[in-house]
Amino acid sequence: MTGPVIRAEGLRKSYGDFAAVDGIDFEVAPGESFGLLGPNGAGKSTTMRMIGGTLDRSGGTLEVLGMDPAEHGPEVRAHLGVIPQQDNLDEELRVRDNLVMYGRYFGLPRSYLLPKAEELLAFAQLEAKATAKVGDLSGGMKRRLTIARGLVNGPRILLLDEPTTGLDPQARHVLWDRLFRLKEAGTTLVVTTHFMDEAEQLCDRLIVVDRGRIMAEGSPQQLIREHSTREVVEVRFGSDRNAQVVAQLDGVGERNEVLPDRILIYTHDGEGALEEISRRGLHPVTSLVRRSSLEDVFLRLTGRSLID
Ligand SMILES: Nc1ncnc2c1ncn2[C@@H]1O[C@H](COP(=O)(O)OP(=O)(O)OP(=O)(O)O)[C@@H](O)[C@H]1O
Repeated sequence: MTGPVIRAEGLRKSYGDFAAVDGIDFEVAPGESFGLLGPNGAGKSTTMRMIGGTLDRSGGTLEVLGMDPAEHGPEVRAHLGVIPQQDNLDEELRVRDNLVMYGRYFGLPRSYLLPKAEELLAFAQLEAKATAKVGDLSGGMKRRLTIARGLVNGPRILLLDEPTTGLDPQARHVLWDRLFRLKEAGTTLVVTTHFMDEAEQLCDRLIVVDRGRIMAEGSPQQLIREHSTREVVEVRFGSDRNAQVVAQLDGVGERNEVLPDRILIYTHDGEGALEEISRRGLHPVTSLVRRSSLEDVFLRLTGRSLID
């Protein structure tokens, strides 16, 4: 297949008068790692469920591998791996049996499933836990098992809804590494996330969504280049002083944003901006220079932060 594996045009989902997904257009190419980045309630899970054929759309067109998931749910799902936001592993079963039993739901034969389960245990780095109870696994291990289970049917597209929410930093890195390997092996990944670092790590291209609409589209680097400066200086003057001091920072960078706890100064030269602040006789309690991120892009586009 050379065309897109997913194509949405004017895709919409309404609940009464409320549009959870409000007419969005996007395409996902084969082998691409595509992201939907947006805050809670942006409409990401709703979009994923329409792709997976478990939620009917209210309008627009949607094609997954050339088929309409609303009409060809089982055929579409045979080629998808779906990783929901919450792990829904079978706690009664051991680790390996979770893989084998899930494969049975797809009608896959034991002769395929037994070696496949071993391959997936190795992929998920869970060989040593093959006979452990699911309840005895750490959060990161459960998440890796859920992903391994979603791969049991050898899907062409893996849908991952908030894959690392609730995991500690080390467990997130292990998981990103596993997903990177899948991508290298040619699996198309569609990832929803409200973590800008996850979007930057995993996605070749992404749409920034807010309130059911697409605010911007591009690679993480393109989006940062188009909507932010190279560096950001974060200064704190104490929460009650930030709003007063900001007027004195006019012209230090290209623009400033005042957040409840700090001021962000957007500039191409962070160290130079810090020197200018000091020349103006201002002494922040803390200051740091960092590079711009997708969080800055989101703030620029919506005036709000990705994390509530
Ligand atoms: N069955 C429903 N009835 C009414 N409103 C709904 C329903 N399901 C979702 N919504 C609303 O649709 C909006 C989008 O929800 P969705 O779960 O897609 O957001 P999200 O971007 O995935 O965020 P999260 O990460 O919190 O799930 C939210 O405002 C949500 O409250």
